[in-house]
Amino acid sequence: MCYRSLIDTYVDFENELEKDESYRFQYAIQDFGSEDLVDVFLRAKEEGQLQYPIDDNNIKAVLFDMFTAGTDTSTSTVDWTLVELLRHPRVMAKRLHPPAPMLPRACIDEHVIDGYTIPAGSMVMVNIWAMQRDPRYWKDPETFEPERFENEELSFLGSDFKYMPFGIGRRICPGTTFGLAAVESPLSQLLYHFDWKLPEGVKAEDFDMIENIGNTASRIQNLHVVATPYEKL
Ligand code: HEM
Repeated sequence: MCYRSLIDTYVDFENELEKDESYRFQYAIQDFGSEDLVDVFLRAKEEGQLQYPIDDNNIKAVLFDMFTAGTDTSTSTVDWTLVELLRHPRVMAKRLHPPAPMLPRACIDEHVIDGYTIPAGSMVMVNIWAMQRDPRYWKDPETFEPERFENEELSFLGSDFKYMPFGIGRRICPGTTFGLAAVESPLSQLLYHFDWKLPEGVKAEDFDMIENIGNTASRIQNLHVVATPYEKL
């Protein structure tokens, strides 16, 4: 999602939230099944039962988080996987490109690591991009080779430090299940129904594999490929 449309969406949402709040309370059916996420937040705010009460700004911040963390992560994973598949037709899927390459953390107490003092209160960036390509823990780390996961018991849910595509600990991605579905479902549909070819004159080795610098490490170049439905082959 481009930044401009994200901001527009956010402003629209902010207007809606202010306009809609009383309406939502008056008319929302109170059983869980009919509530959406905003209803749940508004109810929690109204009931005031949370250990740390929330206000409209908290709600807006979390929803903004959901948009930013929940869109580019999935789309860029689908994009990276398609590109790797085009470069390596033999293989099917692997996360060589974590879409969220850095985990931000605040250091609560002072620590000394490898002779470096990390003062309490410092912001620390955990570079999972580098950890997931570290040759001390991965054989041929730069190679797109999904089979490596077949022979190793490896959790992607934050218990193996060398592989944390969804983060770790209490700030682990709350959208993991949704994110997996949002990647696996479109990817499998795209691969099942279409044969993917490069446009005339383009070679797989010419793909620009440079990543964006930002919260989400998407590919800088847009992907241009020719999709042919299998039933037409
Ligand atoms: C392939 C898909 C996705 C990947 C790889 C991914 C990865 C991540 C990572 C690495 C973090 C940081 C975790 C940490 O600091 O330990 C994160 C945080 C977060 N993700 Fe995801 N994510 C994905 C999809 C989603 C989706 C679909 C949503 C929501 C619908 C979502 C919502 C969030 C939120 C709200 C946070 C912040 C959590 C916090 O700070 O407490 N993510 N995600």
